[in-house]
Amino acid sequence: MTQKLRVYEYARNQNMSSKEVLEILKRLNINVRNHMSVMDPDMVSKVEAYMERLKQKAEPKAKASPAKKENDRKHRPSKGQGKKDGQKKPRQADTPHEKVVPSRAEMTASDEADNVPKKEKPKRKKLPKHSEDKNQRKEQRHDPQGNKSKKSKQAGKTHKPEQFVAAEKSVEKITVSGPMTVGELAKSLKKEPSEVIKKLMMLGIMATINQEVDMDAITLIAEEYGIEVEHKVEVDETQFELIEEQDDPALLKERPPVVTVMGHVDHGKTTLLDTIRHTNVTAQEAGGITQHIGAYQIDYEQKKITFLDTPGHEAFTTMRARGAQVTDIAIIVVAADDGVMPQTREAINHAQAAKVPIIVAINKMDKPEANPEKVKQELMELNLVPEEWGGDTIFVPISALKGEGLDELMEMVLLVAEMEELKANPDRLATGTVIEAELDRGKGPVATVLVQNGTLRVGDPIVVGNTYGRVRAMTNDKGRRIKEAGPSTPVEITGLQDVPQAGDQFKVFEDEKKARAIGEARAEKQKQEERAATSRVNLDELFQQIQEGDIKEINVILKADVQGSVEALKAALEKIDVEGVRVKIIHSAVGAITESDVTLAAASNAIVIGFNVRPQPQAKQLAEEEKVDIRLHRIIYNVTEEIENAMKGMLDPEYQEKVIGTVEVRQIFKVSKVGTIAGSYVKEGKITRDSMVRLIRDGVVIHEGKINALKRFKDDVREVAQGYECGITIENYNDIKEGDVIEAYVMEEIER
Ligand SMILES: Nc1nc2c(ncn2[C@@H]2O[C@H](COP(=O)(O)OP(=O)(O)OP(=O)(O)O)[C@@H](O)[C@H]2O)c(=O)[nH]1
Repeated sequence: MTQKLRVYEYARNQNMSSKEVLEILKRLNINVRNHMSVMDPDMVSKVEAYMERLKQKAEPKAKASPAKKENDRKHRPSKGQGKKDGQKKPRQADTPHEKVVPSRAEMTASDEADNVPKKEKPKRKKLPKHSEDKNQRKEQRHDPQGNKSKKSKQAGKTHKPEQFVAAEKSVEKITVSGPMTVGELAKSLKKEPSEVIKKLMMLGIMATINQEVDMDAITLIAEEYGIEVEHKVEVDETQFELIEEQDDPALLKERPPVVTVMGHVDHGKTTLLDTIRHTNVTAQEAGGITQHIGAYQIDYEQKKITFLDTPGHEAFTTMRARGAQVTDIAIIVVAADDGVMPQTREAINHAQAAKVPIIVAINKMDKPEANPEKVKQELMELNLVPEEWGGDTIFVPISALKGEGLDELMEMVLLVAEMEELKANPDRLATGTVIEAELDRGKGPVATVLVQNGTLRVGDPIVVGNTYGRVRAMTNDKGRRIKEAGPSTPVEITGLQDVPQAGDQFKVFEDEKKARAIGEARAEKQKQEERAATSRVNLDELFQQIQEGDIKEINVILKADVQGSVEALKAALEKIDVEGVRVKIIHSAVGAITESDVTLAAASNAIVIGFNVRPQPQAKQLAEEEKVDIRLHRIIYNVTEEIENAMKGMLDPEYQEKVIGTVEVRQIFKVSKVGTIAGSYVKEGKITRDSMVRLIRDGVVIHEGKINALKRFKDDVREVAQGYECGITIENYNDIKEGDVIEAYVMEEIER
């Protein structure tokens, strides 16, 4: 078998990044799709010729004498010698293994270099200016961000003295955002605390150095000194998730990718995560106790990869519903002997809705019945097309059980990470997200957090979700106490006042007082918000939201009893277009409406449509909590009509169904002439003689109709309440089974 050379492999051989090689190919007008594309020998030689040309262009810039250049050329083909020679040579690219063409900026600089020497020569005598020019160019050539970093360095230099001068001057104005202690006030006024205490006493305020004084007192004291007080309107730091702090690009450093593994039940997620974890434990760590903290980090070829170890696809549902995006890459595990299953689809939809790149791991390749081609075929229908069939999805065949193919999988993860250019600034106060949290009897609230930017340190004052504290201890995934954790590192922390929730975001503040104030303000706000209903997309308000321009697309999650209905509904809904606003089906499947559907809906601001299916009880409850709009129908036309009318602002149903009770069928009696009597128990609400009923089996509506008779013992009754047993017959329907659920509902007029 001939080995195909892919862009990323070539890049790696050349010690370049895939981006660089792609950039060169683009400049050579060679059309390749991406880093997975195969490079034929002709392409390789063109790229090499290009690099050679670049080097030659760059060469006259160096002060090498013609003799020396000749010397260099002779040596170039040999890698080993090239290195040795490098010491004697001027600093410039010499072998293809050095970074010759790191970026467009650099390439432009190098291209321009073509003209430079000719123009430059006559100018040689103007030394000062010339040398500056040259330095700048050099900087540009060797570091793509050279200009910027240089600027920022210079800025840094000039800034410091300025600040210093300001500190020496007496204070003319102070900025105050709230009460402060006498000590803090004295410090900001640049006065002795004793002096401030005396002045306060004269104002009739007895305060010690650590006591807080209010804004009025602060203003009076400042006035005494002739110092102006500026009341700072604080940026609402309580909503820190919404504040996007821009980092200076020069300060950004590469960070490890954060990977989530998803897939259908039993396809091997847990096995894969375990095998990765165990095969990548370094010798010195092997002795340590590996503890479960919901995430772990491995080292692979001198790079780190963080894996979220949360069950199912929580990282995408619960966390996204809380506004957190933690995953950089999703590995979708599909068993080669089973193929694409409902949860595979669901996982893909989750990853796509979150716009996270997907790598497919075809697992259980060791099994004789493994059929990877079938998996690829099935995934193609979901728009995940392997590279060899012209797509750009990475497929890696593996055996999680035997640990086969995992190296390639890790390599692909790093490759995607490289393409995504994941970066963070380690030199700032940390921010990130809670992965898991619980109350530990001994340690108090314990939270596993993922640091996403900055560095988290022991002792840091921190706000986490609606609670706060000071990081008392930090433990890494190997169970070791650590003092600091940089970007993409998962750590367990203690020291919080309360237990936060998975998906909560955290932020470190400069001082504990501020962290406390913000934490408390957030807790209070949450309480208020819980009282007021949150607004998710709601069909009744859809028109208004469209009018206000808030909505361009209506996200819909579609659940139906059979695949045929799913397809028909999808087609019908996608056809709807009301003044440019369209319906987007973000997930569709056969079966009851599950909790996961509701969380996805909450995270994506979607409406759930159930066609001949019902929500599971937990899903129903969650939908109420999360204010997710679930619409249940049994006629396709009604579904499209309802959505269309809502979009046009014409949603005006006169009646609305109201479920009044849920009844469980516990025993079946077949009586000739009467038919099937369902011996039932009212689990929730009540059932009335005149209510309509829906017969549900495994979450699917199998019949809808009227009650024929409702009895307690032998007597006909008008209604039966929760906790009581009864006998029910349904008009013209006998196929009732034990375990069925009867939903009783009435049609209610809607108040306008
Ligand atoms: N032959 C073979 N069996 C595997 C492989 N990977 C996993 N299994 C087996 O498949 C079964 C399910 O694997 P799990 O790792 O528990 O699957 P999962 O996707 O985590 O399942 P849930 O946690 O239930 O969602 C176990 O019996 C594994 O031993 C594999 O590569 N080859």
